[in-house]
Amino acid sequence: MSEEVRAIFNRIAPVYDELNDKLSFGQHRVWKEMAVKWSQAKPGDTCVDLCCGSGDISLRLARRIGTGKVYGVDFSSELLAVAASRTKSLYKQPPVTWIEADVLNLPFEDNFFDAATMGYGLRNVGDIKRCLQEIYRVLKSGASCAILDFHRPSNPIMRSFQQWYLDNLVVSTATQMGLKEEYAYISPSLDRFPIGSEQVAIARQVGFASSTHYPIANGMMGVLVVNKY
Ligand SMILES: C/C(=C\Cc1cc(O)c2ccccc2c1O)CCC[C@H](C)CCC[C@H](C)CCCC(C)C
Ligand SMILES: C[S@@+](CC[C@H](N)C(=O)[O-])C[C@H]1O[C@@H](n2cnc3c(N)ncnc32)[C@H](O)[C@@H]1O
Repeated sequence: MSEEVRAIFNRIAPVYDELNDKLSFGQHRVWKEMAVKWSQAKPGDTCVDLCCGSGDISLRLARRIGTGKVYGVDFSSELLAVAASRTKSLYKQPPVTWIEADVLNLPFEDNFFDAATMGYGLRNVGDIKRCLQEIYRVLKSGASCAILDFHRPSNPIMRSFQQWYLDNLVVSTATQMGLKEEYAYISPSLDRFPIGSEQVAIARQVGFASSTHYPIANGMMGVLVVNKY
């Protein structure tokens, strides 16, 4: 499964940012900024953006922590290449260190990060509990991680709208770019993904004493905020 996911994101890398902007009318930037704020990252911190993709959230973290340190981790070499090329053209000194790795086996010591973020990654990693265990391991005591992702809304009208939107806007637009299969993956990934309360329960099992899920976008997505006491 994870190799299929890696291949999907390697294939969509050239148009990933463009399609996110087009398919969310630019709203994905707002949702990502919310995750950065809820991570409680502050100036001087050492942070990690997990499943960083093209680096949107990583760069937002870097702006927030100033002289601190940000690592962007992803296993898609193609999306990491997009992230690196963006920063090369914008900054003299790269504000983020890009690392190609599996978030289920992070190349960091225990208790290493002051804050962490994860945007639209948890649903794709293949082993949610293992991923949350790794996040718990690498966070310092008192640190938080904000995990932004879609899920199926509990409201039946919103759920129908979400499916209509995916079928008639997202997949149809992607089809015109030869990426029907890649974007058709989103719907079944939502069906498999736990809703907010279930995400909170898994986080508690892993050991996060504090775990809260904040629904956003009319319940079509949310931010799970976990804190390691
Ligand atoms: C940044 C966004 C999505 C990231 C994303 C996540 C995935 O799991 C993918 C899997 C396969 C291919 C692509 C992705 C992917 O891009 C959010 C914006 C883009 C979304 C595809 C748009 C979907 C929006 C909601 C279903 C409905 C929001 C409606 C609102 C009125 C904008
Ligand atoms: C939808 S993209 C999100 C990218 C970015 N966070 C954003 O908000 O735009 C999901 C990312 O998760 C990465 N990913 C999925 N499973 C992974 C894993 N096990 N280890 C590392 N990266 C993974 C994919 O390669 C992809 O870049």
